Amino acid sequence: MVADWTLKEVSVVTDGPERKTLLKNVNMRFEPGKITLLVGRNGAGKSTLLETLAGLREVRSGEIKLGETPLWMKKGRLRRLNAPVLLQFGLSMQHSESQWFLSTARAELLYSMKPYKVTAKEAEQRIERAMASAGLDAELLERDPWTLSGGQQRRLSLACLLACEPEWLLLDEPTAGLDAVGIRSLCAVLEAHRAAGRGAVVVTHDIGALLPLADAVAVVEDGNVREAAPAAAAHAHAAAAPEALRALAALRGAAALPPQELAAPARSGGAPWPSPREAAAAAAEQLARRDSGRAEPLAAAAAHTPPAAAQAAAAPSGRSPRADTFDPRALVAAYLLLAASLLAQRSLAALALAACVTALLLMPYRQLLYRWAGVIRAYAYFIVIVGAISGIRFRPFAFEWSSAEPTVLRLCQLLVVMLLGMPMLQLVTPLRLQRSIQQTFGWLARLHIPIHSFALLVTLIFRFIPLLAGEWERFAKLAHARGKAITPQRSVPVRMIYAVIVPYIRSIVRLAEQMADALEARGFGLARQKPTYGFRLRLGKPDFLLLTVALLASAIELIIAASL
Ligand SMILES: Nc1ncnc2c1ncn2[C@@H]1O[C@H](COP(=O)(O)OP(=O)(O)OP(=O)(O)O)[C@@H](O)[C@H]1O
Repeated sequence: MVADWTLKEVSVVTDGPERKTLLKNVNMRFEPGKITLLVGRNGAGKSTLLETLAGLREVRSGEIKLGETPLWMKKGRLRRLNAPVLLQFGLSMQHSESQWFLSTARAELLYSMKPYKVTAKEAEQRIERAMASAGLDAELLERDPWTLSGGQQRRLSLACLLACEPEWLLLDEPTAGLDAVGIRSLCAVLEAHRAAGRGAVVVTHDIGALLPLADAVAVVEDGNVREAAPAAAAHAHAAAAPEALRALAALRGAAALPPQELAAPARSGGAPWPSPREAAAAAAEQLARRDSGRAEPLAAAAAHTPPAAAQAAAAPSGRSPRADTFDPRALVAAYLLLAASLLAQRSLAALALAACVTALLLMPYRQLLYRWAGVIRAYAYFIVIVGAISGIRFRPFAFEWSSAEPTVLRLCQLLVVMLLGMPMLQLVTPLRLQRSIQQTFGWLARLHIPIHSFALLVTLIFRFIPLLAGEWERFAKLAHARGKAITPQRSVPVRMIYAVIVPYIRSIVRLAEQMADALEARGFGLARQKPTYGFRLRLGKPDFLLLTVALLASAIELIIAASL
């Protein structure tokens, strides 16, 4: 029998120093034999809730159970996902069309079924059924999934779920990119799933297509489930309105519509939002009045920024240092000064003192170091291991600190210099870096030195670092979801690294290609074109202050080096 999902007081926060709360004390029950829609504004927390159900986000507090079985288990200090629970659901994440690990659609389907250990014969039958249900031609089985159209890839990702025949389907925006026929096939799949007594939780903005099918609707707002009701009652909730109509409802709320429109025609028991015809008429009227200076409220209301998000955007961040505080040239100069004086230290004691001086300087930016904690820890282990090996003497077998010390000193110097450089990556935007290289060394272009290309290259490398990290995180999630890994999502299990690494590299190459196309379309690389600059960097007070402090710190560190 299919069990129900329950969430009791579930809270989820982000990793890192900010500890942003994404879900707050969510209580919810999803029943089998029902299709539940999760609706709400952009950024409300719908995907987070779905990923939490699937164990892709660790809960800070509360409990998730499928029937009587908890999703998370504790073994000493370790938390692990419960494998039998993982096998009972299939998750399709947002952008499921770019999740491919293997070179043919058939291999992808087999990969998805791997954790279910089905026989080869059974697998073939399941593939046939899943392809038919997803409305895909069997001819596509031997194709590289990346060469399928966007909609076909979406269907293939659905087929991958169906082939596993899970009891629960967790779908994030499943209609995105599907044509009308595709949406009908999806609805048929969902109906058949429900008819078999199984359950589905679907995140969607496509209320028009899925509301008629749904049994229940839960409205997610600000990381909480604000309302969960049978689908019939949801018609009265604005968050269950199609996105465009919600914008119009917001226009009404912001009094951006003429008075006669504000008095909405009585919709006894119906939805409080206007019909598409009304929406079009009101929008046309607003456009016609644009010249009379009343367009601004329309734009503001149509953007329909949630009040909290709007306030957050308007308020100065206060907590995170801004990336435009310093001129990149001042930052680089300060870095070079401090790095040189750290590298001048000749003993571990002197280095420790000099590092303390540098640490004082970095105090205001310490939160920028948290995200590198993993790398720093790994490097610290590396120092210990290499130090231990370099101090070993064999005849007689012993450990000699005097042999290990120079190696440990060099490696520690590199660590401190690295620590110094890490916050810089977040205190400089790629564009400001590019501009600073162009301003400082632009004159070299007259000597036919390709300085603009060099500046662009450096900028691209800077842009690519966060992209690489983000893409790795996405593949780690995919590997967990598809491979049913029981470890917390932050780490990719060793057995999956091989499966993840090749598609990850492929994905990065594709991103690089897209970036190159975008640059070409903007005219980069055209011979003898004079670049146009949007702004000019100038050294300001914060830069002079930074340079003075760096000079002082560097002088102190050099005195330490000379005296110890
Ligand atoms: N790792 C993270 N670090 C910081 N904030 C995060 C993280 N993951 C999600 N968020 C934030 O949590 C909020 C909820 O995100 P989520 O993707 O769940 O929204 P959603 O309701 O699915 O939105 P959409 O309809 O746009 O897909 C957003 O404000 C998002 O920026």
